[in-house]
Amino acid sequence: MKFQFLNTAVLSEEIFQNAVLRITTGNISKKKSRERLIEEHKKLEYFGDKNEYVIHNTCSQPDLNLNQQLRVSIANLQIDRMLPIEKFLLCRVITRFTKMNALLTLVEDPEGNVERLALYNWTSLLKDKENQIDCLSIDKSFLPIGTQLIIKNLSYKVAADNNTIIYSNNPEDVVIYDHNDKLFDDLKWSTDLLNDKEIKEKTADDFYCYGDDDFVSNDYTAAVDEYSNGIKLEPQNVTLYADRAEAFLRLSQFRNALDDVDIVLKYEPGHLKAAFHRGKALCDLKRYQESITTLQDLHQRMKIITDHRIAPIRQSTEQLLKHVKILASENKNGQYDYTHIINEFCESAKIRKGPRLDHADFLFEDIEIRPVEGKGRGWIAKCDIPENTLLMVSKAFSVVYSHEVLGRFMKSNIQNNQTTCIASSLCNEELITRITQKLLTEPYHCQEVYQLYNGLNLNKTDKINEHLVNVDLIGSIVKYNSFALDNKIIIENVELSGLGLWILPSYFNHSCIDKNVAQFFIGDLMFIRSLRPISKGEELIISYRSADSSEEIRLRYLKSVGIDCHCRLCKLDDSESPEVNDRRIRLLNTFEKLIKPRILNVANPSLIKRSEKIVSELHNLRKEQPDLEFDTLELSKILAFAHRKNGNLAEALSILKEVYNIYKNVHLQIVDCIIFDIVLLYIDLKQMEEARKWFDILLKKLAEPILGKFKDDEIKWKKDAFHLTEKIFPVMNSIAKCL
Ligand SMILES: C[S@@+](CC[C@H](N)C(=O)[O-])C[C@H]1O[C@@H](n2cnc3c(N)ncnc32)[C@H](O)[C@@H]1O
Repeated sequence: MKFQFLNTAVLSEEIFQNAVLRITTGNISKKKSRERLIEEHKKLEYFGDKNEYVIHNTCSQPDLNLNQQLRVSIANLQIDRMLPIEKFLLCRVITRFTKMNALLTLVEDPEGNVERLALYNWTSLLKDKENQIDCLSIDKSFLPIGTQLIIKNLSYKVAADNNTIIYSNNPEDVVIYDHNDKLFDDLKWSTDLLNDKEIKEKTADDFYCYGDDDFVSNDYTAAVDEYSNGIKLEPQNVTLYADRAEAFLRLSQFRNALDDVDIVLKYEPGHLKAAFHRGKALCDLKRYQESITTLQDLHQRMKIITDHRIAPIRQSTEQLLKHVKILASENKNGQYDYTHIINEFCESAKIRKGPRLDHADFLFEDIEIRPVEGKGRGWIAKCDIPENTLLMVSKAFSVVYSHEVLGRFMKSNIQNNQTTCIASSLCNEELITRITQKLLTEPYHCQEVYQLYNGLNLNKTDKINEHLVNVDLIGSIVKYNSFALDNKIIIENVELSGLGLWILPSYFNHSCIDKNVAQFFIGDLMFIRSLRPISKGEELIISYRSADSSEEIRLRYLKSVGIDCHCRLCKLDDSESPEVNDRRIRLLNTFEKLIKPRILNVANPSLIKRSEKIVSELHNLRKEQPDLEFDTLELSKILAFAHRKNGNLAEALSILKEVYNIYKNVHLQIVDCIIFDIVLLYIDLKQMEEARKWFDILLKKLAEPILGKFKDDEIKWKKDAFHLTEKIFPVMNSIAKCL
């Protein structure tokens, strides 16, 4: 199911801005060094709002009558306290202003403390240039670096990104200090006094040690900074490159790591660790054959070395080589060991961070992306494709699990729509953040991401700069292409839901009812298989929204992503009169509000009768196309439940089997639940032969989308299928014991 944006402009703007703040400042609340703050602020310039704004000129500055005794420094500011009215902060601008929802910059005080400053209510959108002669535009000349400011009535807060920030809401509280005033002439700014010599006295070795300290304390970003400082001083220091490569690997910056190890190997071809890291970087860049060659070569070289100290690297090389060979085979032949992957998933799901599985992508060679009339691009079959063929396995470009943003405890308690909305908007914000972060550190991914549909209707002349990270664009791409991650495998009673971006699966178009391929998730891996035989030239289509979700929700969603769907279901919906539609809505409301809450508790015969009448009338409203009538699916299931509760097992069975026969080819999740109920009913009726038959149907329904059809070894297939399904439906195990 594709993700649905919550669809309010304000919310999406907030999501966007929060995402940006978090990208630029990291998520950790700790006092940062001056250098780190400056570096983070520089990144903000990527994201600044590009509209033209004007600043209302604050010419009418009050007379300065400031007593030096009333000056406070940044270190004296107290969180969540307004500055007392008579006090003021003297500071100077040290970075360029960026326009977000406020004007943002960094300031320092004379003592050398640095903090972020947000100025609110300074701007308005530039609509009429000619009538705005009194105003300044925000550009490089706006309050340039070095401008001294006196700020009164400020407040000091912890912002959405968990880091501190100085806020000023009223432009009149900010005075641009004129140097001619001579008021603070005696004041010495500590950064002016900072002795450049002191910095220059540091050696590459010093930076190497600082880098190692950071590395050991798992602060790989800081380690990269320190090694880079060392490299500036000694551009041929192989050790610094080798260690920086390792830090890059830990940060998943594989291209940077590869660049560094290549430099090391150029100067020192026998550097074993660098060769090992080269194999690792190539593997992570999905260049499996090159990785295998590098590691095999390293392995050969190590055979003739007798020094026992290389034992750990020899062992790691052997392990990595074995792993890369598995990935290469997955990638080439689409051969995945599902049992192993599911076990890996279950293991990694236990750690706090959601599972990210280390497996290769696969693409069936006889499908391709081509233009599709009225839909942009889509996947097309280049040859006839049999049912249940594995077409694609795709690892998420980026994924966010709900519990990573909500906390596992809250996640397992999500029950109502409101908390689900909070989860989805937080996941959305976090996904934009993570993708942006990834593109900032690995800009070579921009091209594949920016080629995805963005809904922005850009002119040909508005060419997207593929070298610039554009968070607006990323937000739109996430809106149209992200998939809700519904891992059907349940671990410790927690369903792992979330949101992610998968590159190649993003080219599948949608149909509400006639999908011919379906996706299945294990962790962040998406598996896609054909649901039926597909002919050469046919488009491969998934369903962004399940056909049995309410018509209103389905249509609202399709509209939000600009899809004018012409599937059989949408055509039928369109052709029905408003009266028929109203009648259906009324019947469903009656059931939902008046019958369902009661019948689930007490299956009284009059409620059963009323439900039967509603089901029958709903059937009638679509009697010409019974296979497109989805409204009674849940109702029938509840009705069968009520009959079963009353001991009328035969009636319950008859209702469920009728539903199954109508919908068995439609691929809806609720159909699996119906089969499950049928198995239970046969067990209740002690008809074990039938129960086993239906259990096998369920096993196939659940396992085939991922394992494919069994080919030759039915016993092995069934064993794997059972292993898989007992993870999806833990109760399968206890049922199997009854059979
Ligand atoms: C995830 S993208 C699918 C790939 C897209 N067609 C492309 O060219 O990249 C989703 C967008 O494709 C288009 N699309 C998907 N299914 C469609 C359909 N059934 N009818 C019309 N447009 C569709 C819509 O513009 C939708 O927002």
